[in-house]
Amino acid sequence: MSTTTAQDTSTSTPEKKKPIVIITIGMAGAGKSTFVQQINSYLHSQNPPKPPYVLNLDPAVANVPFEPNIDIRDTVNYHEVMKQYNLGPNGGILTALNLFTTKFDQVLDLVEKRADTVDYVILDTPGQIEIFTWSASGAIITDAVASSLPTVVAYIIDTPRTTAPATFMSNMLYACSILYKTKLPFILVFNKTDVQPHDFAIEWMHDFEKFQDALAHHSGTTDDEGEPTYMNSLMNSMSLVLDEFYQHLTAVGVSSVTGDGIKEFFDAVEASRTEYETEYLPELQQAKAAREQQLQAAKEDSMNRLMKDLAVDRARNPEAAEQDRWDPEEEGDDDDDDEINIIDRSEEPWPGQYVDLTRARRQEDEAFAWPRPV
Ligand SMILES: Nc1nc2c(ncn2[C@@H]2O[C@H](COP(=O)(O)OP(=O)(O)OP(=O)(O)O)[C@@H](O)[C@H]2O)c(=O)[nH]1
Repeated sequence: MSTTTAQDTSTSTPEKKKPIVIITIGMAGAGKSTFVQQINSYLHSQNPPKPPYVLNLDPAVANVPFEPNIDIRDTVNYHEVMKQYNLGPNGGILTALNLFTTKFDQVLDLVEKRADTVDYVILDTPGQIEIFTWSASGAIITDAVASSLPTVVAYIIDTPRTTAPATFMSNMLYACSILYKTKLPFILVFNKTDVQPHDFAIEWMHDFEKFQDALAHHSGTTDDEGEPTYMNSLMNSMSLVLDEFYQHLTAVGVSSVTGDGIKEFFDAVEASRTEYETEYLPELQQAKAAREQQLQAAKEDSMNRLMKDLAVDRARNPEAAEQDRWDPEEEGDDDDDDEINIIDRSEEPWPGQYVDLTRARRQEDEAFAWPRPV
């Protein structure tokens, strides 16, 4: 018989779960920023409110419809980067992200300090998807967060623009490549369902024949003689490959404008936590242990060779070896590790002050600091 009383359960405080990191990616214009704003406001409207910790990683965005806690634009001036390195817009964004990545350990420290008070950490990524998904910086940032906190990738899809079978297929192949690159729990977020419901996409994902049917009836899939075109045959075979891929992911439909489906999105995020813990984490730990073993072996090998060289040097020149002593007085004070230049805006004054998002970029006015919500 259980002896647990109501009082017992009320006094025992369950251990706080680690916050879950949501990395939002998507093609330009898919609605990432609007989606981040919507999930941000959904979390604020919960009872009790669950304000997330938001990071903006897009250095080129003029205005964001939410207030990030950490903003890449506070650290790197994208226009200056373009000027100084003589780069175009995409090179500028990539270089700005690379520069920011060199300070990402500080970002992680700030995020980890908040781990006890927040349930969600949200990352909004640059508009040009490949800058994040196919760059070294994107991989470093993703690996860094995923190795310290449960992480899920939310792939935002512009549903009205993906109703053609060929576009749908391309989008799914892109999602597939990101899934296999990051190996993280993955949620397909069919956005803008207020304009175009996403039922067709779910049907195509679950019923291979329905997709082939749509393919056969879509214009451009047969040639003048009514024979399937090369593209059509290719897509048919691809859809067979994708069948396996669909089983590894969750799909939800949302409208970032009306807020429809946002609750279902968070249900999917919660389910991803288990997937992260049971699938991703053990693999990560195995890879980490193997890397550490390799590193240790390499270190030992270098050390052995160094000691051998030193012994030879000392034997050849015993006088110089005698004078070769470390003098702490000579040490320069060039350690700049303490320099903190990542700004956590959560600490700022003027809580609740109205923010005019239409005003000039803050880089033009260095003294301007954004007010924070309560
Ligand atoms: N109808 C409708 N429009 C949406 C929705 N989500 C975003 N939009 C619109 O889609 C356009 C692009 O949205 P953004 O949030 O700027 O998209 P983004 O992916 O951040 O774009 P980038 O700035 O290129 O990264 C805007 O005009 C939004 O108002 C939605 O759920 N429904």
